[in-house]
Amino acid sequence: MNPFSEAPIVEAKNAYILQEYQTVISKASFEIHKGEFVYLIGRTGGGKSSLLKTLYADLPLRSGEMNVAGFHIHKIKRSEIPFLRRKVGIVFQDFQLFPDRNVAENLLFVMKATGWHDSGKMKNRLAEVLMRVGLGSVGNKMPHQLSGGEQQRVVIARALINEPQILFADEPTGNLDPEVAEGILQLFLEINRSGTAVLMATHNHTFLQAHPARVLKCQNGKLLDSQKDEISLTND
Ligand SMILES: Nc1ncnc2c1ncn2[C@@H]1O[C@H](COP(=O)(O)OP(=O)(O)OP(=O)(O)O)[C@@H](O)[C@H]1O
Repeated sequence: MNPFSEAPIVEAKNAYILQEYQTVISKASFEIHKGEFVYLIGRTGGGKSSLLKTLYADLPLRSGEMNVAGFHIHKIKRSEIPFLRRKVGIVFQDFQLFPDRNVAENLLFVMKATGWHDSGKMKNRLAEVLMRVGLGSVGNKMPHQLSGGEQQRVVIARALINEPQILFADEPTGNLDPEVAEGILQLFLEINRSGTAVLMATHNHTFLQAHPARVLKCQNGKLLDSQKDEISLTND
Protein backbone atom coordinates (compact mmCIF):
# COMPACT_ATOMS: atom_id res chain seq x y z
CA MET A 1 0.00 0.00 0.00
CA ASN A 2 1.24 3.50 -0.72
CA PRO A 3 2.03 5.00 2.71
CA PHE A 4 1.10 8.46 1.45
CA SER A 5 -2.49 7.34 0.96
CA GLU A 6 -2.87 7.30 4.74
CA ALA A 7 -3.38 10.40 6.86
CA PRO A 8 -0.02 11.92 7.81
CA ILE A 9 1.27 11.26 11.33
CA VAL A 10 2.34 14.89 11.60
CA GLU A 11 0.66 17.73 9.75
CA ALA A 12 1.65 21.32 10.51
CA LYS A 13 -0.06 24.28 8.85
CA ASN A 14 1.27 27.81 9.32
CA ALA A 15 2.47 26.89 12.80
CA TYR A 16 4.24 29.55 14.86
CA ILE A 17 6.79 28.10 17.28
CA LEU A 18 7.13 30.36 20.30
CA GLN A 19 9.36 30.57 23.37
CA GLU A 20 7.70 32.83 25.93
CA TYR A 21 6.39 35.46 23.50
CA GLN A 22 9.33 35.35 21.10
CA THR A 23 8.63 33.76 17.72
CA VAL A 24 11.32 31.18 17.01
CA ILE A 25 9.91 29.80 13.74
CA SER A 26 7.06 31.31 11.73
CA LYS A 27 4.58 29.68 9.41
CA ALA A 28 5.97 26.15 9.53
CA SER A 29 4.01 23.87 7.21
CA PHE A 30 5.04 20.26 6.66
CA GLU A 31 3.83 16.69 6.83
CA ILE A 32 5.48 13.51 8.04
CA HIS A 33 4.02 10.22 6.87
CA LYS A 34 4.09 6.70 8.22
CA GLY A 35 7.53 5.18 8.04
CA GLU A 36 9.40 8.37 7.06
CA PHE A 37 12.84 9.21 8.45
CA VAL A 38 13.45 12.94 8.74
CA TYR A 39 16.42 14.89 10.09
CA LEU A 40 15.88 18.23 11.80
CA ILE A 41 18.90 20.49 11.56
CA GLY A 42 19.87 24.13 12.05
CA ARG A 43 22.26 26.16 14.13
CA THR A 44 22.17 26.32 17.92
CA GLY A 45 19.19 28.34 19.04
CA GLY A 46 17.51 27.92 15.65
CA GLY A 47 14.44 26.28 17.16
CA LYS A 48 14.85 22.51 16.79
CA SER A 49 14.04 21.71 20.41
CA SER A 50 11.22 24.25 20.45
CA LEU A 51 9.66 22.67 17.36
CA LEU A 52 9.91 19.18 18.85
CA LYS A 53 8.47 20.39 22.17
CA THR A 54 5.54 21.93 20.34
CA LEU A 55 4.93 18.65 18.49
CA TYR A 56 4.66 16.72 21.75
CA ALA A 57 2.67 19.49 23.45
CA ASP A 58 5.31 20.64 25.89
CA LEU A 59 5.16 24.14 24.42
CA PRO A 60 1.81 25.68 23.49
CA LEU A 61 0.89 26.26 19.86
CA ARG A 62 -0.87 29.61 19.85
CA SER A 63 -1.06 30.26 16.11
CA GLY A 64 -1.49 27.82 13.25
CA GLU A 65 -2.42 24.16 13.34
CA MET A 66 -0.67 20.91 14.12
CA ASN A 67 -2.07 17.42 14.07
CA VAL A 68 0.11 14.73 15.61
CA ALA A 69 -0.92 11.07 15.75
CA GLY A 70 -4.57 12.08 15.58
CA PHE A 71 -4.36 14.88 18.20
CA HIS A 72 -5.08 18.54 17.42
CA ILE A 73 -2.09 20.13 19.16
CA HIS A 74 -3.49 23.66 18.68
CA LYS A 75 -6.49 22.81 20.84
CA ILE A 76 -5.25 19.93 22.95
CA LYS A 77 -6.45 19.89 26.56
CA ARG A 78 -3.98 19.27 29.37
CA SER A 79 -5.87 16.07 30.25
CA GLU A 80 -5.31 14.72 26.70
CA ILE A 81 -1.53 15.16 26.72
CA PRO A 82 -0.77 11.80 28.41
CA PHE A 83 -2.74 10.09 25.62
CA LEU A 84 -0.75 11.92 22.94
CA ARG A 85 2.46 10.83 24.69
CA ARG A 86 1.41 7.19 24.32
CA LYS A 87 1.28 7.58 20.54
CA VAL A 88 4.66 9.26 20.22
CA GLY A 89 8.03 8.27 21.65
CA ILE A 90 10.43 10.91 22.92
CA VAL A 91 14.22 10.52 23.20
CA PHE A 92 16.42 13.27 24.64
CA GLN A 93 20.14 13.95 24.57
CA ASP A 94 20.57 13.59 28.34
CA PHE A 95 19.19 10.18 28.97
CA GLN A 96 16.73 11.12 31.72
CA LEU A 97 16.50 7.75 33.42
CA PHE A 98 15.69 7.66 37.14
CA PRO A 99 19.18 7.16 38.64
CA ASP A 100 17.87 5.40 41.76
CA ARG A 101 15.85 2.73 39.90
CA ASN A 102 17.17 -0.14 37.87
CA VAL A 103 16.47 -0.51 34.15
CA ALA A 104 13.41 -2.74 34.63
CA GLU A 105 11.95 -0.37 37.23
CA ASN A 106 12.53 2.59 34.91
CA LEU A 107 10.57 0.89 32.14
CA LEU A 108 7.86 -0.54 34.41
CA PHE A 109 7.33 2.96 35.83
CA VAL A 110 6.42 4.22 32.36
CA MET A 111 4.19 1.22 31.68
CA LYS A 112 2.23 1.78 34.90
CA ALA A 113 1.98 5.50 34.17
CA THR A 114 0.58 4.74 30.72
CA GLY A 115 -2.11 2.33 31.78
CA TRP A 116 -0.46 -1.12 31.86
CA HIS A 117 -1.53 -3.31 34.80
CA ASP A 118 -1.16 -7.00 33.86
CA SER A 119 2.22 -7.93 35.35
CA GLY A 120 2.74 -10.89 32.96
CA LYS A 121 2.18 -8.68 29.89
CA MET A 122 4.40 -5.99 31.37
CA LYS A 123 7.26 -8.46 31.87
CA ASN A 124 6.92 -9.73 28.30
CA ARG A 125 6.87 -6.24 26.86
CA LEU A 126 9.87 -5.26 29.00
CA ALA A 127 11.87 -8.20 27.61
CA GLU A 128 10.69 -7.43 24.06
CA VAL A 129 11.70 -3.77 24.04
CA LEU A 130 15.09 -4.48 25.63
CA MET A 131 15.78 -7.18 23.02
CA ARG A 132 14.68 -4.77 20.31
CA VAL A 133 17.41 -2.29 21.31
CA GLY A 134 20.03 -5.00 21.62
CA LEU A 135 20.11 -5.18 25.42
CA GLY A 136 18.97 -8.60 26.59
CA SER A 137 20.16 -8.77 30.15
CA VAL A 138 20.40 -5.37 31.75
CA GLY A 139 17.06 -5.30 33.57
CA ASN A 140 18.65 -5.51 37.01
CA LYS A 141 21.37 -2.97 36.36
CA MET A 142 21.30 0.58 37.66
CA PRO A 143 21.69 3.31 35.01
CA HIS A 144 25.15 4.29 36.32
CA GLN A 145 26.35 0.71 35.66
CA LEU A 146 25.68 1.18 31.95
CA SER A 147 27.70 3.03 29.32
CA GLY A 148 26.25 6.16 27.75
CA GLY A 149 25.31 4.22 24.61
CA GLU A 150 23.57 1.53 26.67
CA GLN A 151 21.68 4.14 28.66
CA GLN A 152 20.50 5.72 25.43
CA ARG A 153 19.35 2.28 24.22
CA VAL A 154 17.31 1.94 27.41
CA VAL A 155 15.75 5.33 26.72
CA ILE A 156 14.88 4.20 23.20
CA ALA A 157 13.39 0.99 24.64
CA ARG A 158 11.33 3.16 26.99
CA ALA A 159 10.14 5.27 24.05
CA LEU A 160 9.07 2.10 22.18
CA ILE A 161 6.96 0.61 24.97
CA ASN A 162 3.61 1.74 23.58
CA GLU A 163 4.44 1.11 19.92
CA PRO A 164 4.54 4.78 18.94
CA GLN A 165 3.71 5.91 15.42
CA ILE A 166 6.63 8.31 15.51
CA LEU A 167 9.81 8.86 17.55
CA PHE A 168 10.84 12.45 18.30
CA ALA A 169 14.54 12.46 19.09
CA ASP A 170 16.27 15.62 20.28
CA GLU A 171 20.00 15.33 19.62
CA PRO A 172 19.99 11.71 20.81
CA THR A 173 23.70 11.18 20.14
CA GLY A 174 24.92 14.54 21.42
CA ASN A 175 26.60 13.03 24.49
CA LEU A 176 28.11 9.98 22.78
CA ASP A 177 31.41 9.12 21.11
CA PRO A 178 31.22 8.96 17.30
CA GLU A 179 31.28 5.14 17.13
CA VAL A 180 28.62 4.74 19.77
CA ALA A 181 26.61 7.50 18.10
CA GLU A 182 26.69 5.60 14.80
CA GLY A 183 25.33 2.51 16.60
CA ILE A 184 22.45 4.56 17.99
CA LEU A 185 21.69 6.00 14.56
CA GLN A 186 21.69 2.45 13.15
CA LEU A 187 19.16 1.50 15.81
CA PHE A 188 16.89 4.41 14.84
CA LEU A 189 17.21 3.41 11.17
CA GLU A 190 16.31 -0.19 12.00
CA ILE A 191 13.29 0.89 14.06
CA ASN A 192 12.32 3.13 11.16
CA ARG A 193 12.60 0.26 8.66
CA SER A 194 10.03 -1.63 10.68
CA GLY A 195 7.52 1.17 10.15
CA THR A 196 7.95 3.78 12.90
CA ALA A 197 8.47 7.31 11.63
CA VAL A 198 11.45 9.21 13.06
CA LEU A 199 12.08 12.94 13.39
CA MET A 200 15.61 13.41 14.68
CA ALA A 201 17.22 16.72 15.60
CA THR A 202 20.95 16.49 15.12
CA HIS A 203 24.12 18.52 14.70
CA ASN A 204 25.90 15.44 13.37
CA HIS A 205 26.48 16.12 9.69
CA THR A 206 28.28 12.80 9.25
CA PHE A 207 24.89 11.14 9.67
CA LEU A 208 23.34 13.17 6.88
CA GLN A 209 26.17 12.34 4.51
CA ALA A 210 26.40 8.64 5.38
CA HIS A 211 22.65 8.03 5.64
CA PRO A 212 20.89 10.61 3.50
CA ALA A 213 17.20 11.24 4.20
CA ARG A 214 14.73 14.07 4.07
CA VAL A 215 15.83 17.17 5.98
CA LEU A 216 13.91 19.91 7.76
CA LYS A 217 16.08 22.90 8.60
CA CYS A 218 15.44 25.76 11.00
CA GLN A 219 16.97 28.78 9.32
CA ASN A 220 16.42 32.46 10.01
CA GLY A 221 13.09 31.90 11.68
CA LYS A 222 11.74 29.67 8.91
CA LEU A 223 11.48 25.93 8.48
CA LEU A 224 12.93 24.71 5.18
CA ASP A 225 12.11 21.28 3.78
CA SER A 226 14.46 19.38 1.46
CA GLN A 227 11.40 18.10 -0.39
CA LYS A 228 10.58 21.66 -1.47
CA ASP A 229 13.54 23.91 -0.77
CA GLU A 230 17.21 24.11 -1.62
CA ILE A 231 18.98 23.27 1.65
CA SER A 232 22.64 23.63 2.53
CA LEU A 233 23.51 20.70 4.76
CA THR A 234 26.91 21.87 5.89
CA ASN A 235 26.50 25.58 6.36
CA ASP A 236 24.28 26.23 9.37
N1 LIG B 1 12.88 27.81 28.17
C1 LIG B 1 13.09 28.84 27.36
N2 LIG B 1 12.60 30.07 27.66
C2 LIG B 1 12.81 31.11 26.81
N3 LIG B 1 13.45 31.02 25.65
C3 LIG B 1 13.97 29.84 25.31
C4 LIG B 1 13.81 28.68 26.13
N4 LIG B 1 14.42 27.63 25.53
C5 LIG B 1 14.92 28.11 24.37
N5 LIG B 1 14.66 29.43 24.24
C6 LIG B 1 15.05 30.28 23.09
O1 LIG B 1 14.35 29.79 21.93
C7 LIG B 1 15.20 29.86 20.79
C8 LIG B 1 15.27 28.47 20.15
O2 LIG B 1 15.95 27.55 21.04
P1 LIG B 1 15.94 25.98 20.81
O3 LIG B 1 16.47 25.37 22.08
O4 LIG B 1 14.62 25.56 20.33
O5 LIG B 1 17.01 25.84 19.63
P2 LIG B 1 17.78 24.56 19.13
O6 LIG B 1 17.83 24.67 17.64
O7 LIG B 1 17.18 23.33 19.69
O8 LIG B 1 19.22 24.76 19.74
P3 LIG B 1 20.33 23.65 20.13
O9 LIG B 1 20.88 23.14 18.84
O10 LIG B 1 21.34 24.44 20.90
O11 LIG B 1 19.67 22.62 20.98
C9 LIG B 1 16.54 30.40 21.27
O12 LIG B 1 16.56 31.78 21.00
C10 LIG B 1 16.52 30.14 22.75
O13 LIG B 1 17.30 31.10 23.42
